[in-house]
Formats: sequence, C-alpha cells, structure tokens
Amino acid sequence: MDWMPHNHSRSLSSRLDLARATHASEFVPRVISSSASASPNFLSSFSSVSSSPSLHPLTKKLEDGELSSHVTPESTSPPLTTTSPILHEKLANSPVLPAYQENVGGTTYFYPYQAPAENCQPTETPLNTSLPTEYNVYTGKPEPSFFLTEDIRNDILNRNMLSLLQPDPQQYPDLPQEVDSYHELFPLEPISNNTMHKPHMGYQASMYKATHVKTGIHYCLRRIHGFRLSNAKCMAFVELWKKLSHSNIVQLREVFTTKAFGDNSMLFVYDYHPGSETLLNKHFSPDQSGYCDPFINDTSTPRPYSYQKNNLLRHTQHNKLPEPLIWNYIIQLTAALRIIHSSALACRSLDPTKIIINSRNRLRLSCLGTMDVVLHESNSTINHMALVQHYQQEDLTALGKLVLALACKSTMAVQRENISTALDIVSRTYSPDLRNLIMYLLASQQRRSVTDLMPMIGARFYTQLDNLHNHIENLDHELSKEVQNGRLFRLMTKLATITERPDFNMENTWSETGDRYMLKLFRDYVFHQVTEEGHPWLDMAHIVQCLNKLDVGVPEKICLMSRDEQSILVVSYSELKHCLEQSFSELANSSAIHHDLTVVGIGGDDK
Ligand SMILES: Nc1ncnc2c1ncn2[C@@H]1O[C@H](COP(=O)(O)OP(=O)(O)OP(=O)(O)O)[C@@H](O)[C@H]1O
Repeated sequence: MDWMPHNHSRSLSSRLDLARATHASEFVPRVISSSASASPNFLSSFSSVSSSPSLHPLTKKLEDGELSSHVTPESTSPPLTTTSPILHEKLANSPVLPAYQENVGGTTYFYPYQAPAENCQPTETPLNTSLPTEYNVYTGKPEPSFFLTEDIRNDILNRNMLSLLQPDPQQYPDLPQEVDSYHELFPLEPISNNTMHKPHMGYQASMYKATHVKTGIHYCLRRIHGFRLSNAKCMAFVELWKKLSHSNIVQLREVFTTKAFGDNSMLFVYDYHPGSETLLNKHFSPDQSGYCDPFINDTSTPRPYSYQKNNLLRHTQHNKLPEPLIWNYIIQLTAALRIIHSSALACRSLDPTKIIINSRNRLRLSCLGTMDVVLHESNSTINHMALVQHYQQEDLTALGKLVLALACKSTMAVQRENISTALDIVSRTYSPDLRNLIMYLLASQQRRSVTDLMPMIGARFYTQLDNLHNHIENLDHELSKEVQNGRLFRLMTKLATITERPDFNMENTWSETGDRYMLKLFRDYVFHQVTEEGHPWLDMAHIVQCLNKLDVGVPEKICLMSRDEQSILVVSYSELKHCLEQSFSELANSSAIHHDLTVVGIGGDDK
C-alpha cells in the first residue's frame, strides 16, 4: 500500500473498511468487520450485538431502561467489546507489556507481546459477563446531563463572580490598599457621605468585601467610622462571639482598630456570604416592583378607619408571604437565638437590616458582637454582662416584631399604634399558631424563653428537616456527577500533558513515538472522529465511555488508525492505560512541581 496523504475528511469507519479490504486476514478478526469500527455508521450492527445472550450487564441494563443513557452509555458507542484478535482470557491473565510492531507492505501492525499474530486465532471473545469491580459508571437516576443542573451552576458561578469583584479605583479613590491583613476592599453598599446616617448607636458604618492577604479567603469587614475604643472590657464579648459557630449566624473572626481609612475606625471581620441580601431588602424594599407598605397612610385623602382596615386586609391577602416560608424563617431565627442565648450572649440587633438571606432562603444573623462593643463604649458605666438576660428578653420581643412585620409585609406594622390592627390581620390571614407565637413573643411583661417556642413550632420541624434532607440528597447527587467529571478531568489532563508535547528532555519526537504515539491516536479516536461526510462526530456518550474504559484499563480492544491511514493498531484499553501511566510518570518525575495530579494515580486511586 502506498503511503497516503493525511486525510481528515474521511471517517474512521471508511479508513477501517479500507484496511480490512487490504489486510483483513492478517489481524482483523472475523466479526470486527461489523463491529469494530470507531464510527457511528457501525451502530446499526450494534443491535445484533445487544441481543447476544452474553450481553454486558451494563449494556443490558441500558437496553432494559434500568440505567439512563448517562450510565457509561454503550448504546451510542462503537460496540468494540464483542470481538478481540487475542484470546480474551490470555490477555486478562497476562501482564501488560508494550505492543510490538510489524510492517507489511507499508502498513504497520501492532501486536501485544504475548500473542504473536501467527498464534492468534481470530476468535470471537465472549463479552464480559460481569461488571469489573473497578469499573466506573455514572450512577444514579436518569439525568438530562452529565453536569450540574443549570440553577445550581448559575448560583455557584454568580457567587464566584461576586467573590472576585474588584473595586474601580476611580470610583473609590479613598479606599485603602490594605487594612491590617486584608486587601482588595470592595464596598458592599454605596459609601454614604451622609454623616447624619448613623445606624449603629450614633456611629456611621460601612461594609466591605475584602481578601485576606495570606490565605486569599474573602471576608466581610464592617467598619464603624470614627470609633475610639477607650475600654477594652467589651473585648470579652468579642472573644465569646468568635467562639460561637452556627449555620444561622455570620461567624465573627476578629475585631481590630485601624487608622487606614484616615480616621479611628473599628473593624469587625465576618465570614463573607456572597449573594446574600438583607431581609429588609428581600421583603420590605420599595425597590421591589409593586411593593408598598400597606400601613403607610395616604394623608392627602383621609379615610374612615374601617375603610383603611379593609384596605389593609385586602392588600395582605394579595401580597402575603406563604405561611410555610414564615415558619421556615422562624425555625432558623430561633435556632440562632437558641445557641446565642445558651452561650450567655444576646443578639441585640435582630432587625431586618441585620439578617442576611441567600437565594435558597438561608438566613443568617449578621453584625453579631458589634452592638456589644458599640453600646459598651457609649455607656461604659453599665455592667453589660449582668444585663445579658434583659437583652435576651429584648431579642425575643424583637423576634415577635419581626414575625409580625413579615406576616403583614410591613415594617410599619410593628409601631405601637399599628400593633392591634396588625395582629387582627394576622388572625384573619394565618393560622392561630402563628398568631399565638407572635402574642407570646410580644408579651414583654412575662419572662420568655426561646425554648418555649419549640413546642409552638411543633411538627413543622419535621417539614423543615425533610426539605433539608431532600435538598442535601439533591446536592449529593449533583456532587456525585462532579466526582466523575473530576476523575475524567484528571485523566484528560494527563493525556493532554503527554500528547503533542513539543519536546521532552531535549527529545523533540518524544510525544510522537512509542507509548505516546498510541496515546495520540487514542486521543484522535476519542475526540476527533468524523462522519462519512467528514463532519465532526461529537458524541458525549462515546467520549465518556472511552475515557471510563481507559481509566479502568478494561481488556477490551480498539482499532486505532494513524492519521496518514497507513498504520493500524489493535490495542486494548489496559495497554493504553499502561502507556498513559508510564508516560505520565516520566513527565511527573522530571516535573518541577508535584501536585495533585502526580500523587493521584490513574484508575482506582482517585475514585
Ligand atoms: N456576611 C456578609 N456576607 C455578604 N454580604 C453581607 C454580609 N453582611 C452584610 N452583607 C451585605 O452588605 C450590605 C450592607 O449590610 P448592612 O448590614 O450594612 O445593611 P444595611 O441595610 O446597609 O444596614 P445599615 O443601615 O445598618 O448600614 C447588604 O447588602 C448585605 O446584604
């Protein structure tokens, strides 16, 4: 056969046909003519293979619809497992050695070392009747995709994007480059020049996202402007808060004073939860389309009380938050209060501006500890430690007001003059349980405890728990896909570091010879196939299947053809795996950096 020019436009199937026509008797087993192609036009022959009694169990499961096409999908890939030029058992029991090659009439043939061609009876190898123990499959329920669902992916990408935001120096020329161990400060809210806006007991405050210089972890910095700490006693509270860890509170990491902003500022460092917004913004913001506080009177046209009340009721009925959502918030808020109060602390800032919420309704109390420091400073004569129980009672009143505000969707509802109307609205709109809980919390003349709220919540805990478990299972399922993707990514990274490497150890043909050459042809086989018409044949199932088989090193054989169509290699996945391991360890041994990829083995080690 003449050496032919490289022809990419021809499909592998036609190249194989060509090879078969010329040299079939030398190495191509009898059945390969109908099944060993790497091209999709051989799929038609697969049906006959599938009906074989010795059908691969995995294939059978697919056929039976037990597994989704997501499970190492055999149905769309060339059914090469059916045949082998070498006795299957011999191969399975023998150690893997590099193939040797022979040139016949210009065509190079590769044979495994143990089975010279003359001994090789073109027998039909029975299909594996059991799934190799180390076989990696995409498990699970039918899935539309190999990857994370859109909403989870978008959520994660959005959070990553927010974490990486950098400030525009022109917009914020006064931002310090570095504050203590933090840099890359990015304001989380417009920096107000209004010195009259002093929400923290007379102190102006601002929030920044920042990155720790050494660890690269993002944090949230709450800056209290113009704050001078004259009494370090309050730092005892800070130490207590730093130790408090709970899923419904924003963890306080450290507190320090700084002059980096050109004044005396106190900085509270919290964990950063990208994409969170305040409860005020989520449910009470006039920025939301169609939101208006129903308790705000239109003073230009005075109306009788009954008219206003009916109006309020109508408005609440149409705009109310679903009751399960309110209970969900109650459970999370009481969970946070429970741990805070049992640590002899009080929140002191249970306010819709100091509760953050993410896209999955996860609530966290932010700003914890700030009030202890700020209020201590503004009234240092009081023994704040002794007043903790009093502050805890205030927390419970604040919780009652918050739930009332949520139920009426109005921050005005909790004003003294509106409370009885608001409670009436709650009675008519929600269950008696919700009203009773609010009444209990607002009864400030009696001593209350967060643990008394637990029986009021009652069986709703089970609903919450059930939802959480379902959510966790869903995430777990999504994660399991990414485990498989991570495994294949490592495998592909290894393959990519070897194939077409321009030179290695001063040898510029390294990647084009020996084991590496086989890997290059395998790469073509997996990724570069074309149809009869020369169009790219992009079949995810084929790619995943091939990579999985390589990862495991199954004994199944495939035909690889050189790009010039002059050489055909019949090689098993186990041999290819051996080539990959050998070549990669050569690279890894002379690599300057040893990281994950070098320590994680191929196949079994990294599952
Ligand atoms: N730990 C955090 N992680 C991520 N974002 C946060 C965190 N804490 C607060 N934020 C966000 O920072 C912004 C400002 O928070 P802040 O607590 O100052 O609320 P605020 O409504 O501006 O209150 P104030 O009127 O007291 O300044 C809000 O958008 C909030 O969602």
